[in-house]
Amino acid sequence: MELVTDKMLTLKNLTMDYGGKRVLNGVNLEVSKGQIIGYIGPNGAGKSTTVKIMLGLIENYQGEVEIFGKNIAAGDPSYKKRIGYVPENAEAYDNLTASEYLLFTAELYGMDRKYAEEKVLKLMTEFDLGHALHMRLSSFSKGMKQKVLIISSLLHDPDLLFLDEPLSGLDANSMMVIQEILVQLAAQGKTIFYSSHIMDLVEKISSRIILLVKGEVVADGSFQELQEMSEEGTLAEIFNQLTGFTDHKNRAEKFVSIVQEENANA
Ligand SMILES: Nc1ncnc2c1ncn2[C@@H]1O[C@H](COP(=O)(O)OP(=O)(O)OP(=O)(O)O)[C@@H](O)[C@H]1O
Repeated sequence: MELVTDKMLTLKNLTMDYGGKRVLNGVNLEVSKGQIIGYIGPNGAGKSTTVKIMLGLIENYQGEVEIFGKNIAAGDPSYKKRIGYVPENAEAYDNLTASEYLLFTAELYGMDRKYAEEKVLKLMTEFDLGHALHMRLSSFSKGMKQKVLIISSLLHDPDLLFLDEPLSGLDANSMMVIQEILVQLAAQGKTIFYSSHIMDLVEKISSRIILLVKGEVVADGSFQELQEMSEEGTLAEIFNQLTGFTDHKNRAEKFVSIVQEENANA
């Protein structure tokens, strides 16, 4: 029996160590249907690790992960059919054509082959990639590849979407289309977990922003709520402030001075 719940995602005291180093330190989180979560944090904060755990790609964590109201450690992988994922990169599939890659994904999600073929063609055409259906991904530009990854994450109309830097490499027009797609999907009750370093996009699109620093949640709220917690205006400025980063000028000066150092041994 399907559990009827508005809770799409719950993390309880999620903790993860890599070779004795703690990378997630007791993350607690509850995400409801229809939310767009902006999951942000400095490089190495643990964002991708969190997402990989939720996708079932990493198992040796501590704490609990519930997706669609069920603990994923219970061994029932059926939740994976209701989730979509745009990975940071998918170079492993470069030798496949777009069509082969997308139909392979469709098969993993248990989609009917004929229905999937038609849907792939329609979605590729909508992204102006109809002509590239049978080209190898290795010959695609970065933005073209990114569009294929976005299509692959949405082919099976998932209820929960994990996006890792989904707009990287996309031109301004394509970015607007994809942002609008995400907003429309959320309005229809889909839940989106959006991890990115592009702060103005996160600010614009997220209904809730979670800031992770050194494996711990240090801020969790709407953009307006985050603004109230800090003195600064834009999300990028709030990010700098909440991560205690105030010396970008000094760091840049030092870097430039090293670049320009004369060779004392010459
Ligand atoms: N397979 C691994 N083996 C060992 N350490 C790892 C592994 N994967 C990640 N880590 C470590 O875990 C920490 C968190 O990494 P993670 O990729 O989750 O960060 P992130 O917040 O996604 O960073 P970024 O913004 O740079 O993508 C880092 O210190 C990283 O070195």
